[in-house]
Amino acid sequence: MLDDDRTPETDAAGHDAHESRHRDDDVVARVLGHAEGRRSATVFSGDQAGGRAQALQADDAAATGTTDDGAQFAREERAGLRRVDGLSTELEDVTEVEYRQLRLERAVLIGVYRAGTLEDAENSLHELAALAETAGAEVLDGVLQRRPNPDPATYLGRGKVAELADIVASLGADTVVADTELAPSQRRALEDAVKVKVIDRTAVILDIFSQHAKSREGKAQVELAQLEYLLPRLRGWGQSMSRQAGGQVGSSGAGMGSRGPGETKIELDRRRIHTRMAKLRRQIAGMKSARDTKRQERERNAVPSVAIAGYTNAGKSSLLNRITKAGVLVENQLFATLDATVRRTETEDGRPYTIADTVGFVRNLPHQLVEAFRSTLEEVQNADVLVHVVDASHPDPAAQLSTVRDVIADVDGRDIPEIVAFNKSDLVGPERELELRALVPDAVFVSARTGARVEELLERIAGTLPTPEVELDLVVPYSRGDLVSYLHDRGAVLSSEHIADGTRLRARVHPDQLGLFDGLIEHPELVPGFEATRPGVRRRPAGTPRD
Ligand SMILES: Nc1nc2c(ncn2[C@@H]2O[C@H](COP(=O)(O)OP(=O)(O)OP(=O)(O)O)[C@@H](O)[C@H]2O)c(=O)[nH]1
Ligand SMILES: [Mg+2]
Repeated sequence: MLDDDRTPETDAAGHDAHESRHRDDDVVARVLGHAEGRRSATVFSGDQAGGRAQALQADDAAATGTTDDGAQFAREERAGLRRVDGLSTELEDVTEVEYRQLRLERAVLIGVYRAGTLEDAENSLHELAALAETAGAEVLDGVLQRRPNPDPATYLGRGKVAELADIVASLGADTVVADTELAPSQRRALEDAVKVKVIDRTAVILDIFSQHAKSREGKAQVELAQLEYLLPRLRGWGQSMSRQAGGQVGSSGAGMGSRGPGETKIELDRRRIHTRMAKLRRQIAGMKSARDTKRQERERNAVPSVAIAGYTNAGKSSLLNRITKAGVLVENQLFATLDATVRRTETEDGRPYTIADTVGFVRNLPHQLVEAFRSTLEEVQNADVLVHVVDASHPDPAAQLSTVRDVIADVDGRDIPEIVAFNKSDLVGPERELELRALVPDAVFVSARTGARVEELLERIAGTLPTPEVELDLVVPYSRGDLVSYLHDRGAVLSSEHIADGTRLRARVHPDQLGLFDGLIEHPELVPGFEATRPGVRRRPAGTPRD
């Protein structure tokens, strides 16, 4: 197996690596701490926590020591690692410094790119920096290596790993973040070499999601994704542990007394994780049906829906706030929004519709999260119109567009009418606008911040919305035969019967026609859009039928 690449001599004491292993423990503890904080996780609570600690300690013993201490590596090829500009941060005030000292990790980012993809890799690394900062880290540096493929053992090539160890040591970093999803064995091999905690893009995104999830459903989805991520990594610990159980007594204090439970304990943990995951899946399914009911209600009321989709930080929530004054959280952070917010609003001419804010997308969104957020993305899947928000000031809007369209296609949203809105137009000049127009000719340019051209977007939405029919019951007096024939001509009569007071009809009409039937509708309060046609609120002259 992947994890058995350590040779016995590497198990000799090496306290630095041991240290890093403890910090690694912190990450796992933090991931699970969120779950524990919710008092909902049974996986590692109570004596389980002890079990996990033992597992990690046993792993410590297995992992302590490395083939080299880093300084032994040759320093050739130093120029081969490419620094990415603009990734250093300046601490601004004391509170920030204190905060960071308390909690922030000091990270160096690493990535691998093939020939010809440097720019893309740099953008991706900048994005990883934003992700790491959102997760609460300070990014000290970022380096890229050109390689046809990542090294299967250590991600970066061997020589580069040595350079990385130097960089990490000289900057005083305590974390390395790889712009990929590392195999468990790669992560460990890297840790052994650089002697600080190594995490990957997936772990960072999962960490942000777990910090930001607010609703019960969102929390459950994130926890599920985290456990899925953890499971194969747990197996890694189990393997080194059971191997460790056979010998190495006294090699390092950490391993002592913690080797007993071995594979059995891991099996137990794994079973408990599976149980917990099954429970979460059931819970999520339950919450989904509650949401389905709500949506069906909206659909039955024939209120069409708009979903705002787009890359993370594109300004989706800002736009929703601008349109509906919803007061949705807006942050210059990635994944500020994890829960779908649905608001009701209406077109200029009084047609109601719902508009939903959704979770942002990002390149290489961990597949565990795509799966977990599939139900949240149903807002997208079931929308009548998609407003696809793209940050016009982003260095690579084309990549954002295609990432988001891929996810939309993934949730079967390909056939939904899409309005592309380039947001943050206040930040870009006319040249950029021309470029973007070439990319999407019929896009709208808006600024959620200044409100510029938001009206135009609203018009586009109004024009794209399906015009819903409203179903209603009404009794038309025999003196108004004209209305009955009007209904037959312009609406749809579902049933009719003659009663003492007149003709009782169940009919379907366009909301704009409702004004004609003022006073004749049974339970008008149940008819959506009826309010808009009442005197005083009415937007069209009374009784003007639409042609
Ligand atoms: N200059 C400018 N900044 C904007 C505009 N719209 C949004 N922003 C900023 O962009 C950042 C992200 O905005 P959000 O509305 O939170 O973006 P989002 O797409 O909802 O992001 P997530 O929920 O994290 O996926 C915030 O700092 C906003 O203030 C705009 O039109 N112009
Ligand atoms: Mg948002």
